[in-house]
Amino acid sequence: MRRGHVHSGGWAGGAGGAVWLADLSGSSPVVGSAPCGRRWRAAQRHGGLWAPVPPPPRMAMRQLPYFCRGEVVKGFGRGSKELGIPTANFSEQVVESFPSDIPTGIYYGWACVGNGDVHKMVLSIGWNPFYKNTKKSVETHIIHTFKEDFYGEILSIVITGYIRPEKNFDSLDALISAIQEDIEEAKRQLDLPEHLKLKEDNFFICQKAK
Ligand SMILES: Cc1cc2nc3c(=O)[nH]c(=O)nc-3n(C[C@H](O)[C@H](O)[C@H](O)COP(=O)(O)O)c2cc1C
Ligand SMILES: Nc1ncnc2c1ncn2[C@@H]1O[C@H](COP(=O)(O)OP(=O)(O)O)[C@@H](O)[C@H]1O
Repeated sequence: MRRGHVHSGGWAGGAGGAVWLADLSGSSPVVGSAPCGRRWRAAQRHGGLWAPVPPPPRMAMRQLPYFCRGEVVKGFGRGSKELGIPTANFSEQVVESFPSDIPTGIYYGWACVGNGDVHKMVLSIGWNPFYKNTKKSVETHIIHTFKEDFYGEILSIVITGYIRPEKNFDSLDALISAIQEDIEEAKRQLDLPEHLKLKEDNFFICQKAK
């Protein structure tokens, strides 16, 4: 897979509208966003029942879809070992570059490693209350089985929807179950045309052309 350089600032056409991409420095992250109105679901499938869910923070929805690109760095190594759900972490610089009006929480969207294929993903933004992290992290679980790790590669993501706030849990099993439900919810949502169209966004095509 190709490593490294990410193009500098400029406008990129996208299914969700024009997107400003800003190269934050040297080989690191390119981030950007395109505001796009979205109606929010009033209910969420939950263990076979339809349960009301709190409305998403309005700020989050105004910022979506949100495009972000940066290097994959090491985290605490818990994703694979403790949860069986690996999560690729962005560097501190990318995390700090996230707009403050994208609230912490659990999101879904599309992801691509290097110039590889685009896959569905779920994303956690925040402090992982279960683990009481002291630093904010942005972690992507790509819904795909990779043959090997991809630390140091460039991960490109577009966040298209919000699932829920971050929570604390009574047990590791409860956290794992919640993440598995998030994955199922993401798979369903991403098949909807409004999210599916972002899989083909120029943001990913540009990355492939490099
Ligand atoms: C879809 C998804 C949902 C998550 N939800 C929570 C959550 O509600 N509470 C929490 O403490 N951590 C949550 N996490 C974060 C995990 O705790 C974190 O990915 C794990 O600690 C691995 O971190 P590491 O990659 O730094 O080792 C979530 C992660 C994902 C991918
Ligand atoms: N489907 C996947 N989604 C995310 N990362 C994956 C996936 N498959 C393999 N990986 C690799 O696993 C790493 C994350 O594993 P994890 O145990 O959470 O470690 P860390 O805490 O260092 O992020 C990623 O950085 C990536 O290199």
